Formats: sequence, structure tokens, C-alpha cells
Amino acid sequence: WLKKGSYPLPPGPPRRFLVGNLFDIPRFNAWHKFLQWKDQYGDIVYAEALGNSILILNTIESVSDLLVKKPSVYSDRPTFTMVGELMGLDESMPMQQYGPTWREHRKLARVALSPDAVKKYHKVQEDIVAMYVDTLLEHPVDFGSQLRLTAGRIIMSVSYGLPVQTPDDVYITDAEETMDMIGKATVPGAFLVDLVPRLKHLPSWIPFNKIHETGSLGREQIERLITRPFEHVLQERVKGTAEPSFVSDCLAKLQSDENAESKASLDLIRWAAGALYGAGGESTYATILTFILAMGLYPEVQIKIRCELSEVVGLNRLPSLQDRDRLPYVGATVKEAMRWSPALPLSIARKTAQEDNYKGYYIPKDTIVLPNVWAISKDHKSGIPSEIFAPERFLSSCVKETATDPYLYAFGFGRRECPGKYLGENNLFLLISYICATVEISSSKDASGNNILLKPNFTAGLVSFPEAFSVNFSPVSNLAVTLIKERVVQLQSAE
Ligand code: HEM
Repeated sequence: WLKKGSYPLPPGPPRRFLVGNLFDIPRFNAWHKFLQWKDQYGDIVYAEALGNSILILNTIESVSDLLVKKPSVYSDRPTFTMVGELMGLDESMPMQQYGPTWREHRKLARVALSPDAVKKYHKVQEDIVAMYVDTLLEHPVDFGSQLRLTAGRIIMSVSYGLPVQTPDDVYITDAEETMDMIGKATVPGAFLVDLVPRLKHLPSWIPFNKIHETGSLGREQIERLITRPFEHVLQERVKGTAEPSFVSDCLAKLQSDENAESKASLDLIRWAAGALYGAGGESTYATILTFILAMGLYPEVQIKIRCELSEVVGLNRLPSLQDRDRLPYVGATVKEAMRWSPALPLSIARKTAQEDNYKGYYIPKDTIVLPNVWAISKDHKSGIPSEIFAPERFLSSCVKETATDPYLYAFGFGRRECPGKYLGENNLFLLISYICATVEISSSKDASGNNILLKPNFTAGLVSFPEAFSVNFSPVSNLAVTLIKERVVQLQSAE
């Protein structure tokens, strides 16, 4: 009853002989096109490219019916021959297939990143965020690169307990170079071998065949990224000076469980920790950069945040994660930063492990499934146009019906939902509240003193963030600056 002949494929654009919809799907910003297809063909849209089936899910209901309610069918990932198989990234949690090894990784992540476990990182997160806000006061032009460093430092401290201050930023530089390489290698069509996997069997002595050379260079780079900081923790543990961290906690648990650190288990921890950087750094960076751009465009939101902070927290201390529940407007702003331009507009793709049927349509095995988070984020429930940055859409005191909560879609779905969600939410809350408590963001001025018009343009990769832009940062008050400076001085004297 599941055969193709009995049920039609879901609706979608007409396919051409051999290439299917290859030329209908834009290489970049495909989510805009998919949103148009939603109006034309409906909630679920089927397309094909070079023989690959693609299913686009445009609503939270279809995502929930398939990705959440049928985990055994919809929890695999598509495979990449170059980065996955040849460079070895298949071993990292985000790219692994749904199965026993993936489950082991998730078990580690659950222990180390649960809502309770992440409480021990509150202080380190606050320290690193205070350092970032200090750089906004001292070197405001570097706000983008410093933000990237900040997101990386938090992950490195959480994963490996690396000191908050600079000497170990060498690990971050290494990690950023590797992420850049992976980002370029996962752009569709970057490597012919991803389109024609059989090319991987070509011997390396064939002239101009760089497949194996590129693969092994990438593999070395990825190995370095996951091994160097891991070995640092092993050494610190021998000296008895290891700070609490994901790796340290996992190693301690391993020792108490088995009384021996088997090679396989060490490898599992090494890979699980290595995956956190790639998965957690860029999404935090993208969301906060989006927030900064939005504040240049919608300065009134900052005023409301500052009012709430001064009422609830007062002016004599910095906000903390304990204040979070009493700051609804800040909470709504965090959600709006995730919604206005989602960091992962097509989430992370899935692949069907077997054929399926849904609402009378046939879905073939090995179909690439794309949850269109971009389309889901554009709901009209609140009545506020979706292109406006308005945290009010999430507050029942401001609108009759609130917008769909981004916590339901921005962090992914079902069994593969982001394991770093709680840590990620805390990062966003701290960054947004510290920035607003200390600096005012405004448009930059040109030589004649006129405001430079900000254009919300976003990059078009797997992770999407604002293209380079400039804004002005000025201190909110001397008292706010003193609070940040004191925190940073305390930090420097403690190290
Ligand atoms: C604003 C912050 C973040 C956003 C928006 C975000 C979003 C996502 C999304 C959409 C997925 C795909 C889930 C799916 O397939 O359904 C994901 C997966 C993942 N995220 Fe996050 N994430 C964030 C922060 C973090 C942090 C801080 C960490 C690590 C500490 C992290 C670690 C991971 C990992 C390891 C996966 C792969 C899970 C798997 O494939 O089983 N993320 N994230």
C-alpha cells in the first residue's frame, strides 16, 4: 500500500528530464523560493535534483507529524562524501546517522548539557559576556569579530574548561579555520564527488584527481581541532588542575563507571566535545549579530529593555540568569532575535530511513527532508507584520494571539533537537541583557552627520547571519561602564 503507484508524490514544481528541479532550486537563500512554493503548492512540497528526492516542510504541523512523531523514519542525516566520509566528519554528532553511536553521543550531551548541568557554567558565561561588552566600549569597530570570539570562548570553556582569558584563543583560531573549511565544503556542489560519490574510488595517481588529497588534508585539520584541546584536559586532570567542563565531567563519569578509560570511550568523548564547537558557536554568533542589526533599525526596543532592566534589576548591578523569569520583555526579545531572521533557516536537513506516506502522499526512502524554519517563522497570528522586529508579538499583554514560539522550531525537532538549547538560551539572554544594560546601539553617521541607512542583508549558507554592517555603540551611563569594568578587573586579578 506504500507503493509509488498507489499514492502520488506530494505536489511540487514540474520536474525536467534527468535534472528534475535542479535549476528551480536556488543555490543560495533557497528558503525564500520554498516560501513561494508554499503559496503555490501547499504545506508540503516535493522536488527532485539529479535523482535525489527532496521534501520541504513548510508548517510546524507537518514538521511535528513527521520529524517528531515518526523518529525512526525521519531522524537520519543526508550524507556528504567529501566532508563526511573522506574528511571523517561522519563521526560528529550533527552528521551521524540515527543509531547506537549517535545515541551514545546524545547520552553524554544529555548529562553535560541538561538544564541542571548548565547551571555550573553561569559564572563563566557571565564573565565572558562582560568581557565582550567591555570590548564594545573599548574597540566598538571590532564588534562582529569579538562576538565570534566570545561565542567560541563560551563553548571552549564549557567543553574543555579553558581559561576565559586570551592565551588559549589559539584553539579558537584553529577551530574557526576548520569551521570555515567545513562551511565551504558543505555548500551544495562544492565537490563533484558529493554529486557523483563513485568518483571516490578513482585512484589518487590519476592526474588532476585531488579528491583524496583534499579529503586527507581536511581530515588532519578536523583531527587537530578535536584532539588538541582534549589532550589539554587529559594533562590538566593528571596535574589535578582541570576546571569543570563537558570533557572533564565525562572522563570523571567514565572512570567511576569502568575504572578504566577505554580507547573507544575516550574517542567518543573527544568527538562529542569537538562537535559542540561547530554546532554551538556559529548559531549564537548569528543570533546576536542579528539582534545588534535589529537594534540599529529599531532603537525603541532597547529603550523598553532598559526600562525593564532598571525596574527589575536596578542600576547598581549587572543582570544575572536568576533575573530571567522576571524579565518578560527581555525574554520576548530573545525570541524575536531567533525569529526575525532564523540562524538556521532550513534547520539541519534529515533523510528518510524508509519509505512512508503522509496525508495520502508517498514519500520515498532516502528523501532529503528540509524543515523550512524560515516559512514557519513568518506566521501572522499576532497581527504584527513579520518583517518588523517586535518582541511584543510574544507578549499576551500586547497582542490577542501570540506568535508561534521560536523555542518550538529554532532549536530543531524531536529526537535530534539541539542538545545545547539550554546553554544557548542562557548565552542569548546574557548577551542581550548585558549589551542593553551598558551600551546604546544606534545607526552610524556619514561625514555630513546623516544616519547611514542600515540594510538587513543576510548571508545565505547553512547558518545565516547579517552581512557586514556598521552601527554606533555609546555607553548608557558612567555607572553601567563602572560595573562592567569592575567585573573585568576582578576577572583579570583572579587569573
Ligand atoms: C542560538 C543557539 C543555537 C541554535 C539556534 C541552535 C540550533 C540547532 C538546530 C536547528 C539543530 C538541528 C536540530 C535538528 O536536526 O532537529 C541543532 C543541533 C545541534 N546543536 Fe544547536 N543550536 C544552538 C546552540 C547550540 C549550543 C550552544 C550547542 C553546544 C553546546 C549546540 C549543539 C548542537 C549539537 C551537538 C547538535 C546536533 C544534534 C544532533 O544531530 O543530534 N547548539 N542546533
